[in-house]
Amino acid sequence: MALATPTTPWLRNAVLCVAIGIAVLAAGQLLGHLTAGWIALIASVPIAVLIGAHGKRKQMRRQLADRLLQAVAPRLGLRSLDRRAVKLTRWSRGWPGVPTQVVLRYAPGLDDVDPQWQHDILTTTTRLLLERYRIDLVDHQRCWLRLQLAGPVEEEDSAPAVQVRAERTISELIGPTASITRTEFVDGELALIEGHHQAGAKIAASGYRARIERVLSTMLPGRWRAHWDMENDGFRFELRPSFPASIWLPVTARPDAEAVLETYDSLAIPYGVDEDGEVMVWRPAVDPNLMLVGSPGTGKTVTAHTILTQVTGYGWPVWVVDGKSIEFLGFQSWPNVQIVGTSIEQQVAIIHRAWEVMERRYELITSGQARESDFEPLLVFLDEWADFRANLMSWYAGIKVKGDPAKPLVLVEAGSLARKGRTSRVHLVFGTQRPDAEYFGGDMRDNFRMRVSMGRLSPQGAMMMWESPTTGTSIPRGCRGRATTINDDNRAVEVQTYRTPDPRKAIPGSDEARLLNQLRPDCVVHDRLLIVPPRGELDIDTSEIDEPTYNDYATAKWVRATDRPDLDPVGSCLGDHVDGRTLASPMTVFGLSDLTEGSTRPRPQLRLAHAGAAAADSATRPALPQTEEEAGYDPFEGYRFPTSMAAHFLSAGDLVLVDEDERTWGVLDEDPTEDLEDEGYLALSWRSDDDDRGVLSVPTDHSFTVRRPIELQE
Ligand SMILES: Nc1ncnc2c1ncn2[C@@H]1O[C@H](COP(=O)(O)OP(=O)(O)OP(=O)(O)O)[C@@H](O)[C@H]1O
Repeated sequence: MALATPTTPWLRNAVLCVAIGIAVLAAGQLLGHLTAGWIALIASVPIAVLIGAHGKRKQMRRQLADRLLQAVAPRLGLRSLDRRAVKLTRWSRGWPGVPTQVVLRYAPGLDDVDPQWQHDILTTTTRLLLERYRIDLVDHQRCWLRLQLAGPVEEEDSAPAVQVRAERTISELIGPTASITRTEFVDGELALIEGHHQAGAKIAASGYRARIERVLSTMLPGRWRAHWDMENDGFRFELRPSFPASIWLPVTARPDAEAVLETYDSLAIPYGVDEDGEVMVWRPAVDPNLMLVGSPGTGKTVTAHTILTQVTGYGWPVWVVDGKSIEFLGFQSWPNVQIVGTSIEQQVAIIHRAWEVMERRYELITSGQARESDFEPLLVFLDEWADFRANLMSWYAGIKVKGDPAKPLVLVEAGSLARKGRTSRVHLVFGTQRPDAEYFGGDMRDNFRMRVSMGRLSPQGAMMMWESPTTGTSIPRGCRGRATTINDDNRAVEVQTYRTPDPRKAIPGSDEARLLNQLRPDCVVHDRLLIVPPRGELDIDTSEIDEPTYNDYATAKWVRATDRPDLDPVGSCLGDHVDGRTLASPMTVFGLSDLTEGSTRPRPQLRLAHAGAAAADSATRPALPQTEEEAGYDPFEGYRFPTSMAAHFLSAGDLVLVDEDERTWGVLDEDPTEDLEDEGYLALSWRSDDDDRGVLSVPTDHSFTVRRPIELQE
């Protein structure tokens, strides 16, 4: 639709006016009235200026009305552009002035009470006339509406760039019917966008809704989430709340440890909170096994301790296979922890005995002597499985005798526990450093439906854990205890896991020690147990000692700790007189120190001069910025060497140098998306190790320094 250009006679009229003045002057000269002629000419000039200005202003006002007509015509339902449909009246003074009243005629049949329609008309008028209007009157019968000037669009009212970007993105994604009704800023940051739409059919597809959420998160700074009001065609996008750096395990009312069978079915063990503070729980009766995956230092052991301290309070016996041998030492004397296996021999025995318990319980069911509800639950921690497995294989190679299977039986037994544990109420908490095809292949995946991946995952690991190459791949590594897990809606969510102190490390009298005292169950229902190491037997034929076999270790005898204090590791810690530092020094380890067993020789003092120099040195040395080692992790671990790469080759999970000057690296939390605001540009949403985040909009061929994640099976 186009409008015919109106004639603009103001210039012609002005020239005509001066021409008349000149003609009057000429006539006055001929007729001898020269003075009158001059007066007429002089008077004609300001009159010409007035005529010209008036005409020019009228032309400008008409052009403005035409532009408004063209902009609102589709919303007014006009088939052709008709100047009578838009009337700008009651102009304020000025050049060309402001119409204080706008009258618009619309086609009959339009839904003129639709707030969206009215909002669109107002928005378009405000955009064109650069003033704010309000609807003064809608004449439904004669199909016209009147807008009144509501005041100028003040500078602070104009939407900040991020809001404009958000509006464009939303209208691009949802369609032209999307209209924003409310925005909210927190500390200068856009935090909430609310509105409605008429694209119900499009939005009904959950995949499309997920895409909108993803693209919005890429286009706007911060991580966004969407809430859809499907009934009323409404939407709310909000910035995801941030997590606290650390949350100590809350102390709750002490459960009744004697009522272990009664509480079994409803038991829910809290282990962290999501971004809304919603508590995440593990329900062993529903999901019998829990899998904890995370590289070193991500908080896997602390989460295992969180589980342990709580289940023991409910009277569950706990057995621990501690693949690293030192992670659960502090819990050796914790009430209801029956055994902590720190050597490979003990660990093999624990898994075998747990398997025996399970098998025995199956027999009791089949013989009709017991029902599932009679079984006291048993929780077995298989921590640092990869370490355990490696130790096991090398130990087994040395101990295996003729007739033993190629692989240690304990591996099969552990798999069997994962599969069949539920019925016999033998549960597993399985901890390992990275997801592995071994635990996720076949039906194993179903045996570990309850999973927590601690810290950042590689895209390949994310695929294994969460069947999505992006879930959990941008967890900031500076945030210990941050994890991904499944919530009650079966959705993978980011959580901050609870922090539980390690009794071995808690300093007496500290807050951590006090918290442990509050968490410590006051009812010991299960005695501590010890494994009696098998002894070699004398072979009468050869007169040689036959070393114990794999089977001897797996079936070694168990006794109560009180019956064999000589074997009990609890209480047999360092003597008072020899400090740990001396015992741990390489000189002692290599047998080069004077320290003999039971010696009271103190640790040698540093020579004074040396000590003084060291003190002076540390006093004058400026504090170094925190190095990567001090930060507790290598920021590039798990990533390849840096390469240069164009933006359009990047993908989610890549570690990108997002700020060359500040040397800021950020991991892409989504694949680059076409920037809906700038054609030919890509939007890159990144998140750093300190949980800083941002969006970069760059040409598709913009080059970045990139480290790609190392694939798992290399
Ligand atoms: N939930 C948490 N909140 C805050 N800090 C935590 C949390 N969990 C762990 N940390 C911190 O991270 C450190 C390492 O945690 P943890 O020992 O559990 O890691 P890990 O994954 O088991 O590593 P490793 O395999 O090396 O033992 C802890 O000493 C603690 O300082």
